[in-house]
Amino acid sequence: MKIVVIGAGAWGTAVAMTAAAHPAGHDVTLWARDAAQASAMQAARQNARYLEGVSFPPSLCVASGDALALCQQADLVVLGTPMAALRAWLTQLQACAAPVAWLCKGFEAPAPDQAYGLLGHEVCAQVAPALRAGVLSGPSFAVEVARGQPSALVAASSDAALRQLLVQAFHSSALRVYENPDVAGVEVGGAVKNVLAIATGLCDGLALGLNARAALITRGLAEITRLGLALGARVDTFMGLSGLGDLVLTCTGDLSRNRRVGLLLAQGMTLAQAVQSLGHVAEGVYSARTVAARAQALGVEMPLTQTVVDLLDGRIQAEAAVQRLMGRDPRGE
Ligand SMILES: NC(=O)c1ccc[n+]([C@@H]2O[C@H](COP(=O)([O-])OP(=O)(O)OC[C@H]3O[C@@H](n4cnc5c(N)ncnc54)[C@H](O)[C@@H]3O)[C@@H](O)[C@H]2O)c1
Ligand SMILES: O=P(O)(O)OC[C@H](O)CO
Repeated sequence: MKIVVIGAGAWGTAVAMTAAAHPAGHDVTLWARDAAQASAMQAARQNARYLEGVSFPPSLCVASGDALALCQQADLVVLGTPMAALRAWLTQLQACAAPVAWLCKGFEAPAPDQAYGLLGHEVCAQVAPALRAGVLSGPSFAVEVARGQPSALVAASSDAALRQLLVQAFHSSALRVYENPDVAGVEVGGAVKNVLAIATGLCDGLALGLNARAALITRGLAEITRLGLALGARVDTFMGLSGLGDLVLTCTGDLSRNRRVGLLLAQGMTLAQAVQSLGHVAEGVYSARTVAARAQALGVEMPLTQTVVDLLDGRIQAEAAVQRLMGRDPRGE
């Protein structure tokens, strides 16, 4: 299979490496927008900026320049950019016949005249409705996947043939790829867990304890599920890899950039300082407000998410946030 991966950050690179190492012998090109970065990666056979010390499989090719020309020759295009770049890429890729799967997890930032932003599949329905499209999600720190450590992902699309194509592209003895037709559920899980990982980082950074962390993750899953159901998702999806699985990984794993934002805020850094010190995208920072706005528009209660938004926007301090959450009226689980 001829596979083009657009975006050479940590995750795009790890996914391209996985496809290139696949026993089926896929022909894989990793496309970077920065020509100098592409040449450096091709020469060093590693992505020193985002995945230092992990060597590329010999067959992986790194390119820059005319991405559309490459995509026009592909059997599968994978978008490894942050959420903020998804709309522009999907708009361009309408010109290609190849199906497209994106890797980003988040809600788009709202347009100036909109109250909230959209999930990837909603963006795609707006700008490229005829495109065969899907999403690859699930609990997956890039460096572990790049090293070939055992991992499992979900290929979500309403197009069964595309789900199968994603399995053929990536499923191997190191990476299990499960299919799920519930794109909304998979995308809600992937987006909202980032917001809750910021909360859990804060909780742990403030040494609130293991009980608090377990409560946060569990009540966070309830928030994810409520929002997902209001957006037409299936409840089972939230018990799966892109729901509970990714929530647990991101909230508890110190490799998470979103969790690290929370830990850094707990140390007293401002949001701007925390984001700058990461050097990677932390989608929860950009999605939190839109998740809360979307929930409000749908009449869905998301007190943890709203508290993260108030903390990020500086409307509340950590101690008051804990008091607010612990002071809520009792209710049924
Ligand atoms: N890193 C992970 O472990 C991981 C795992 C699963 C999902 N994700 C998701 O994948 C997405 C990308 O994350 P990442 O970790 O690779 O980010 P990153 O910060 O490591 O890298 C982002 C990359 O995207 C590139 N980029 C930005 N705008 C672009 C554009 N318009 N066109 C082409 N390239 C562009 C940047 O140059 C950079 O190389 C995020 O939505 C993230 O939530 C990440
Ligand atoms: O590093 P994070 O917080 O963006 O999380 C990475 C992946 O989404 C985990 O599945």
